[in-house]
Amino acid sequence: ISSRDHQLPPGPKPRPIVGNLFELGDKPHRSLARLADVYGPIMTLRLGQVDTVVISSPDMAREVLQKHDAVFANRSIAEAIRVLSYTDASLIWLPPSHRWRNLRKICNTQLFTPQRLDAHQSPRREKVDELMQFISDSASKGLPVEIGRVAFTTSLNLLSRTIFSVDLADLYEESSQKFKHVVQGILEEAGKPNLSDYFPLLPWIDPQGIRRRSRGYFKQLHDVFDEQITRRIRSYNLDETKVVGNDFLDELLHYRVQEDGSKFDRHAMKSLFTDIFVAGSDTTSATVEWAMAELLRSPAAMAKVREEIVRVMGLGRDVNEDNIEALPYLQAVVKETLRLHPPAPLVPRRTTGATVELSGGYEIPNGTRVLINVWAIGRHEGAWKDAGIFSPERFLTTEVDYKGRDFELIPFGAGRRFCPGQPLAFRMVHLMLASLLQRFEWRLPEGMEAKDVDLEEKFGLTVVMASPLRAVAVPVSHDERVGATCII
Ligand code: HEM
Repeated sequence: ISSRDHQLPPGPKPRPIVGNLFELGDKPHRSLARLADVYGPIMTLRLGQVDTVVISSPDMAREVLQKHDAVFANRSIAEAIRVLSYTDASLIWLPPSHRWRNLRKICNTQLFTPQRLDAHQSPRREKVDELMQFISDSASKGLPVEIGRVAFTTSLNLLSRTIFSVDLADLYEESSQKFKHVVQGILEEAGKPNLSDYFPLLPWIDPQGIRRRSRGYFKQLHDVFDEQITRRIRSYNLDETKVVGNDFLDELLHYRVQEDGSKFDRHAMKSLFTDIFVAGSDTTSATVEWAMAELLRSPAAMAKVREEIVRVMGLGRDVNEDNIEALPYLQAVVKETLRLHPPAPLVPRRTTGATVELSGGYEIPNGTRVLINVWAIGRHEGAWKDAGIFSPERFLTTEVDYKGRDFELIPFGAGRRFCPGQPLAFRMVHLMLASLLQRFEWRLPEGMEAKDVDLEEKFGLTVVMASPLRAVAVPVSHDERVGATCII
């Protein structure tokens, strides 16, 4: 049955051939939010040749991600990443299947448990110390810091330390860092609007060359992973029970997925590592950059969050991941940042299994592309008072959290495809942010005022700041650090 025979939700009238493609503009999450004001919280757009259902309110999100979670649990796959059989083994892109469930199980039981994450706290703290050193060096030379750039490099290293116990990026030597360039390349290609995604006959032609370039980056990324895996297996020196790094790589090499005892194969491992770096690096660093931008625009919130960190931790003792729980205002700052600036504003899904009937009598056929507009939901006027205003205080008096249960705040998604990396992201974002705020006072470059911080967005696989945030760090003096006390 064609989708035309179903009672799809309403939407703007499509034009011949292109449909509603031009209505997306260069910031589709914003354009779609405006269209939702006209057509409602569930609407249909025809993007090129493909019907796409867009969800834009907390109530509708609950209906599709909770009530009909199983039906909405597939994803539509961007053509840019259909290379080197990556999507056949990827946790992010596999349809809900035995293989996908196995991958999630591995992540939830072997990688992202509190015990496993605790085990890698100190290598992560070392990487944050390096970041602090880099910022001190910039400060002593009077240079402003590009927050997003240094947070991205640090996020890559936080991840590579957790997975391989090695550094794959360098704060000081940008140009020699192949790994960073490759991850950035993938994020960039996958973030470009791709005609192949909207005209199902075009993928073969790859009109913009996106898949060709993307394949090159994937190949280089897989080479890096191959090298890490080979080196580790060699270091076991025939003793396969040996533990070398006590890291994710050891866990995976020792993990037996199949009931027949066969191991997690190399291709699956490379796909999972790709998932982790693609989904976990830019999202994390963008959150830190947006948080710093909002704080620099809001001196009262900046003063309050620094006061909390200094009061609780003192200045002489480093913040660790264990301390985050004792910093409620910092947590509120991060929640408010993710509400206003979710790094992945449009979560891609696809229906699977059967036609589903939703309230309002709409019928969504099997295989329909779906976008959850997480950005519009975070600013929904019915759910949030003064929705456009940055006010961390709102989270001091509510239990609303981003764990996928409160549908007005779903920057990590919800339902069975909820972000499995959320516990690690929580640690990385808070650790970086708390350390930046504890060690330095932050000012805007000469001649700039709070109101000049430009919150313009650049849309891609993740939404980042269009004008990268630059800020001047003023180290907190040694005397102040020694004089301060801590309460925990
Ligand atoms: C602030 C940081 C992050 C944000 C905002 C974020 C957001 C998201 C979102 C919105 C989804 C889609 C969820 C859905 O469909 O309901 C997702 C999926 C995913 N994320 Fe994250 N993420 C972050 C960090 C991470 C990290 C650090 C990792 C890994 C180390 C990670 C790994 C994944 C994976 C593997 C998936 C796919 C899960 C699946 O499809 O079953 N993410 N994330």
